[in-house]
Amino acid sequence: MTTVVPVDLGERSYDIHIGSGLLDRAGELIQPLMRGNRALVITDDQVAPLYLERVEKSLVAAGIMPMHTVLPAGEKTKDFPHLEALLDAMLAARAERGTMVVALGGGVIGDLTGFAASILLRGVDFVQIPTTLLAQVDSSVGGKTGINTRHGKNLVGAFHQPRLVLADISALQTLPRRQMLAGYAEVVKYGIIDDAPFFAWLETNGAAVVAGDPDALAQAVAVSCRAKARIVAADEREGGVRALLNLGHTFGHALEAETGFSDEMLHGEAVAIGMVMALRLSSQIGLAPAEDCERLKRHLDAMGLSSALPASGRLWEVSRLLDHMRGDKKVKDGKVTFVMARGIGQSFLTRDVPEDALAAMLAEMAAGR
Ligand SMILES: NC(=O)c1ccc[n+]([C@@H]2O[C@H](COP(=O)([O-])OP(=O)(O)OC[C@H]3O[C@@H](n4cnc5c(N)ncnc54)[C@H](O)[C@@H]3O)[C@@H](O)[C@H]2O)c1
Ligand SMILES: O=C(O)C(=O)C[C@@H](O)[C@H](O)[C@H](O)COP(=O)(O)O
Ligand SMILES: [Zn+2]
Repeated sequence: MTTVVPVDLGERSYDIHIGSGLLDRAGELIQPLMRGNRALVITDDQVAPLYLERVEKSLVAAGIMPMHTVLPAGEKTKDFPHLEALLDAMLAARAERGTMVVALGGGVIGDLTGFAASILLRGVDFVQIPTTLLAQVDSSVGGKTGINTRHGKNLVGAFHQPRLVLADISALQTLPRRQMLAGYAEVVKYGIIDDAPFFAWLETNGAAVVAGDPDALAQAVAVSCRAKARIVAADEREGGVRALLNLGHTFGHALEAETGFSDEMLHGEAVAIGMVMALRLSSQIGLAPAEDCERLKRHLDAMGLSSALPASGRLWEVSRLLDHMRGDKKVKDGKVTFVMARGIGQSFLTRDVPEDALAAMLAEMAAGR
């Protein structure tokens, strides 16, 4: 069974299809959106051997001529040199304004490819075929595209909505458990933002989701996509409420920057710890019950996602973390906007966070307390 979740954005509206076997139906589903007869499939060197041939075969069967570019897997690919290499490959392939760009892979391929599509020939259409849990529940939806720079995470990019999202949950069968768990952090995020019953559902069903149970997975992806579609439709360019989707990210992005955007800490792993930091700080400044932070930590730990900063091999410096946070895109008039919470399912935005409480919380986490 396929679930279709609409993203309601006026003339930029599109559908998210969620189900099994969608990779083989890519051509049939993309065909009605084509402005020409060619597609450029962009993927990475771990996804290509698994799924590229199937997707290209289905495009050909629908009368679409595919070409492809394969990039190295991993967060380090989301940078200026790879953006340039990708645009160069697209131009060498004689991309036209009617060429459909197809991002086949995780959030790295989706973010980089979407950004390239937004500036290629001043903007061409693209489709997201997310193959990680993280990309299926979050990055393929909403049109945030971009790359990391030496100044920080996602600091160069564009809002460029896909024309279609195809989330084939059977593709997750080959995803390593560590990546599944990293994506699961963004699933938990939707519960903490404004859906306490979903968080409770995850406490019971999270293990089945991460184990790849098709019913649990389809349910978790659909609930997550509906939540993201609702928030994005209300505030496409993050003038307000969309910043709630950044829960845990001001902290998480600082951790990713500090670990050099490397495998040492994956995006979702950083977000998991960042969400604990947000709830811990919320509780320490008297906004939320301490029990809600403990409940989040218990769930993350039970799932096998770390809720604490890794202790071995690295000294976490509070001043450096604060410095990264000052480069966040939600800074206004020099003050960071925080996503805090009054409890699980009750997040809100504020710039009113005492600096001493923030530094104290970071110092405690850095010391492993
Ligand atoms: N645009 C947004 O709204 C948004 C939202 C959340 C995260 N992000 C970004 O997404 C990125 C993280 O994405 P990610 O977690 O998908 O990482 P990723 O793209 O690096 O993929 C993780 C790893 O899994 C491999 N892989 C992908 N699909 C596979 C499959 N089906 N089977 C086996 N291996 C597979 C990839 O090759 C890669 O090695 C970060 O850069 C983050 O900032 C963006
Ligand atoms: O879609 C959004 O909005 C999000 O914030 C989703 C996040 O999970 C994602 O990591 C996003 O890329 C972070 O956005 P940024 O603007 O802080 O770079
Ligand atoms: Zn994220």
